[in-house]
Amino acid sequence: MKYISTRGDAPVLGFSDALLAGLAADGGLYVPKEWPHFSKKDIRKLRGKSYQDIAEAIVTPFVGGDIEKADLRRMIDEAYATFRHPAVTPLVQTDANVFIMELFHGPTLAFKDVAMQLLARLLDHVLTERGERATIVAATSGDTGGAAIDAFAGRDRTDIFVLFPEGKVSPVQQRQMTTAGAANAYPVAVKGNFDDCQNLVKAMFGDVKFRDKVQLSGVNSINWARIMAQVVYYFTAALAVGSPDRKVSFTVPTGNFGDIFAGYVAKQMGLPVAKLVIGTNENDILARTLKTGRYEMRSVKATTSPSMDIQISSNFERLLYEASDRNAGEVVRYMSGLKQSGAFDIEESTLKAIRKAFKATRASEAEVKKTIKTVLAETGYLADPHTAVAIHAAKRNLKADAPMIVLSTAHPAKFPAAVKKASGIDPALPSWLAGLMDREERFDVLQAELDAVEAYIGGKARIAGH
Ligand SMILES: Cc1ncc(COP(=O)(O)O)c(C=O)c1O
Ligand SMILES: N[C@@H](CCOP(=O)(O)O)C(=O)O
Repeated sequence: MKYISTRGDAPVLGFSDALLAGLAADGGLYVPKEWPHFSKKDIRKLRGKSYQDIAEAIVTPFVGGDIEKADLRRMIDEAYATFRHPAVTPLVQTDANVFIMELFHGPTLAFKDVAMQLLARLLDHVLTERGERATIVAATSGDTGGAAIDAFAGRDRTDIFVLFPEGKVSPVQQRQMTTAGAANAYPVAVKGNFDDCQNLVKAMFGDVKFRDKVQLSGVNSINWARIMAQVVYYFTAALAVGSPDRKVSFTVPTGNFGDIFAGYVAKQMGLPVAKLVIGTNENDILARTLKTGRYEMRSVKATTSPSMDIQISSNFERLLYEASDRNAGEVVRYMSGLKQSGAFDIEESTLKAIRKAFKATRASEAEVKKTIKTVLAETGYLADPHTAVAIHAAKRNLKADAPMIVLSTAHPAKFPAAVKKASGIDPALPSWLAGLMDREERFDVLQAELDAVEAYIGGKARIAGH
């Protein structure tokens, strides 16, 4: 499998090189040159198989011949052995046609673990085979950071630097990053918001001298392997409710658009998907874009679903590329509009293609709070605020002809204050995280300035070859 950039001006790479590159050299995002296709017959063959078997079947065509079959299977098995549920991403039925897919049974209680546990092993494997090292940077609004530090902690070939917005992540999220105690992990509080952190990461990739000097790699969802690993659970969930013989819809709490884009990839691969519903919090740039055709940034609001307090939704670029029939020139126009004026207007045909596959619904803070309370009262299910955004959106987009699968992206104990306020319940952390809030924190604080961040990373990264 070969990978091409959404901006059309970067080298075409194989899987391992795209994995190490993270962001493409032209600032675009890598996507596979073509989508592997699964016929209904192929999908039926996956029925009754384990999560790991399905992961192997879905991931193999994307990896191509780059990694030996036995090595890939070993890494899949090891990655999902870290999950505390035998089904890895179990479904809970809450209504006749509504299912919640719990993606939070991994080590850090968020859906990021699903991809990150595999990605860390893949990266380590490729670096070891090549005898190389990498410096990993990640921007986080709370969950990617903890998942990345857990997955890369103690790995000899990588140092990991995580930029999080100071004071804008939940206390549990912060401590998952700052108390890990791994010598190769550097959490950094940035004086700014998540978009500032993400812009810094992209700017470091754009600084060729720095990128090459530290052998930069990224593990945000700009990295194709993150999306690839997330495609798997769309297949497992759909199969569990009757796919491919009935269509299934999904509602996804959305920020950086990586998770829901993985659903779109599953559809492109042949999974019969009726609708993909984008759930947004009050940072509703995607809901406004689908309605008006204009992607327009506003200032970020702090909400009870802080991981989705995002304006620049990175993976929307991958969707624009697909929906424009892979027109890199159109994508470049959009992205320079965004850089210059914070906005762009989507071409009519591209918008039509987006609206065909997606719906979008916004949840206000009051609606999120009410959803947590009423879902608990009606079904006994305790949702975290991100999941509540999606449940609110799902309810408004239910159709009798397709079951709705709502993605639950975080455990309620990651956001205890908001959950308690809405439900009266103080959700407890699982036993393996007991004591988290009492552990000593270690992190540095930096201004949101490229020079300062590059100097910090350059001074700490172990960049000499092995
Ligand atoms: C708990 C949670 N839910 C939803 C999201 C949004 O996912 P995505 O950025 O892939 O759209 C995030 C962060 O990305 C998150 O941490
Ligand atoms: N919500 C995310 C933001 C980063 O998203 P990513 O999927 O691109 O890594 C977070 O929790 O950090």
